Amino acid sequence: MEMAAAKAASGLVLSRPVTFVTGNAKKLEEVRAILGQAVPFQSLKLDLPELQGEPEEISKEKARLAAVEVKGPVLVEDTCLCFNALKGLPGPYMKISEVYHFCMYFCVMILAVFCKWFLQKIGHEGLNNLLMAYEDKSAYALCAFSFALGPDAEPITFLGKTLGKIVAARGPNDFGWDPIFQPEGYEQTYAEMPKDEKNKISHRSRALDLVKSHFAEAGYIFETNDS
Ligand SMILES: O=P(O)(O)OP(=O)(O)OP(=O)(O)OC[C@H]1O[C@@H](n2cnc3c(O)ncnc32)[C@H](O)[C@@H]1O
Ligand SMILES: [Mg+2]
Repeated sequence: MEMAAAKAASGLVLSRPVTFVTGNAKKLEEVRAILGQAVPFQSLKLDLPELQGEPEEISKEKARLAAVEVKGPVLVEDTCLCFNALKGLPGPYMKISEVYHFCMYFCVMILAVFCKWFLQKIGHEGLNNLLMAYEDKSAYALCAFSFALGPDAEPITFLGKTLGKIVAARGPNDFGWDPIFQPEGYEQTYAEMPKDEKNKISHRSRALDLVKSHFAEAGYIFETNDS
């Protein structure tokens, strides 16, 4: 069998490396550290519009838009910080306290969708204040990676979740809400942890473990100029 045919028989041949599209340099840093050589990728700084919906849907839609821009295989990611205290929707007959609860729930749904904007506007203290009325400070970080082979392919999504709680800000303030998120079983916030420690247990690394498994199973072959 010819070399090219042999390669094609063992896995899907991609004419170029995956493009990881993000406008966030810190995210890119972590993705590089976690993926290593497991998935050959290049990065492209592009601020993609994020449509309203569940993180999985936002991420899928970002992948569709990115694949059209890049005209090739793309990987994108959407992350959100979710507060458990504000999860349950009130039933149809709301009491006064439930009206408050509903308003808070509404605020946090907006927060999840416009997290970047919200964080810029109200800061870490503001995010803490949102939970002031609740005893339950538990939260989780949810990460949704989506991979699309190209503009005509349906993206595949990989989710990663890390449980924790919201605390007063501690640690360096160089990546989003890291200073106010303390993962379960740890005394440090994400921001206080050494980077490689965060990268072992983070929402991002859990989602990327699934991405790595997918690439290992699919056996994609990346064509290079010399192949
Ligand atoms: O271009 P993209 O990849 O979308 O980059 P972004 O900065 O818009 O990222 P998201 O929409 O996924 O994230 C929304 C917010 O959450 C923040 N964020 C994402 N991952 C984080 C992490 O691991 N730790 C702390 N903050 C994070 C990020 O800085 C934004 O303020
Ligand atoms: Mg974004």
